[in-house]
Amino acid sequence: MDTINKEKSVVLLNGDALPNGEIKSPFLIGVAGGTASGKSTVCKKIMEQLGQAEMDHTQRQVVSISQDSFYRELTPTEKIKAQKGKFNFDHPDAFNEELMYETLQRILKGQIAKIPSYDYRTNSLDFDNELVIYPADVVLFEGILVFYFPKIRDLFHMKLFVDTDSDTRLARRVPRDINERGRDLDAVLTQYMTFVKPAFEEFCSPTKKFADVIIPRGADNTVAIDLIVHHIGEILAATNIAQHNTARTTASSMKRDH
Ligand SMILES: Nc1ncnc2c1ncn2[C@@H]1O[C@H](COP(=O)(O)OP(=O)(O)O)[C@@H](O)[C@H]1O
Ligand SMILES: O=c1ccn([C@@H]2O[C@H](COP(=O)(O)O)[C@@H](O)[C@H]2O)c(=O)[nH]1
Repeated sequence: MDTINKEKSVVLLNGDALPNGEIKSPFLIGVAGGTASGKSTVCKKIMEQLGQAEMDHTQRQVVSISQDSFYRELTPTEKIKAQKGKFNFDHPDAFNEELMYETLQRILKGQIAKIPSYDYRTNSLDFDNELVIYPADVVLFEGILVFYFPKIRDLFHMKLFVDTDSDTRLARRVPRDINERGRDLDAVLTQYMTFVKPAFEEFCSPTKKFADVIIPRGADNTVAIDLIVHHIGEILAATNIAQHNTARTTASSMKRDH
């Protein structure tokens, strides 16, 4: 069986459990909110404040994943529509719900998960740039519709909703899509008015009621982010104590058996 030595734990690739039979199951946090509300920026700030951002990704205790990695593959006809801003990427049907669920289940079982990155310029998954998600103590899963699917929503231990005013979101989305996602102004505005805004109102905004914590103003809300970081810090401290105790018990029973 393949094993990977991490500083704090041994991860079994083909099994679910640590040598002592324990499963390393992370605390799963869902981060929803409208497009350009600041979901990724909030996750980045949380990671930075917990000293995780600069760490090698194999050693991180906290990892962040985007729902965009679970867009479904488009048919050739849908691809042509997408290039013209005429495909609805904000509808739940645009996502591969099953794969999202299976991947989160895998992560919750403490197994390594491989997920593609998403290429917004080609509107497709990029399997050449796969992200390897190593078992962690806390996993942040962010996206516009992470609370939409009941089966997925039920997996979260904590649910955050980033609530940023829609004018601010549009003002941020336009330059981002032009500069980082290779779009032109006309296509961005057409897609926004045709799909993004109506889908936000129909599918994303109603999921705010499922949130445990609503973060008004997104990443500008340093007080809310500090409180969340403090809470995650307590979870990590408790996990470290539990892992330390398990390691001591395992070591002493191995010594005794020897
Ligand atoms: N508080 C903020 N102030 C200014 N710009 C911001 C802020 N939060 C996010 N942005 C910018 O807005 C854009 C969208 O933010 P991002 O975090 O990617 O949102 P989301 O993940 O919700 O789509 C990015 O270009 C980001 O740099
Ligand atoms: O090929 C694509 C895929 C997605 N989009 C848009 O992206 C946002 C979701 O990402 P955020 O980072 O939360 O903004 C969604 O509103 C889709 O419309 C896209 O334009 N093209």
